[in-house]
Amino acid sequence: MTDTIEPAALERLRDAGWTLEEGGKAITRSFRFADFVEAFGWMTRVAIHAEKLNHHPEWSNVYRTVEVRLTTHDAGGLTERDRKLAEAMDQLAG
Ligand SMILES: C[C@H](O)[C@H](O)[C@H]1CNC2=NC(N)=NC(=O)C2=N1
Repeated sequence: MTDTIEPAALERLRDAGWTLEEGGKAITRSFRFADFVEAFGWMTRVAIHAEKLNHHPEWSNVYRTVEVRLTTHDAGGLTERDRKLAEAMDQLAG
């Protein structure tokens, strides 16, 4: 499959705080914000970007924390689409 994530890119994601899960099939990260409104505002901005990418997170929000899991369902593992969404999430979190 052509759009698997390069090892170097995966390393950059791990350096940024993402954790490789399930033998490399997914990456996860916990985002903590000042309060619920900031968390939800970030989720809204990410949702708009995810829709543009047609690539969507698996996530849950409790108060000021958002738990995120990224994987490409169509590929049964990680692809460049996960990298792009993860980088966008990090950038939007500031
Ligand atoms: C039909 C639609 O384009 C596909 O289901 C898209 C939607 N968003 C997606 N999101 C993720 N994370 N993985 C996918 O394989 C995926 N596929």
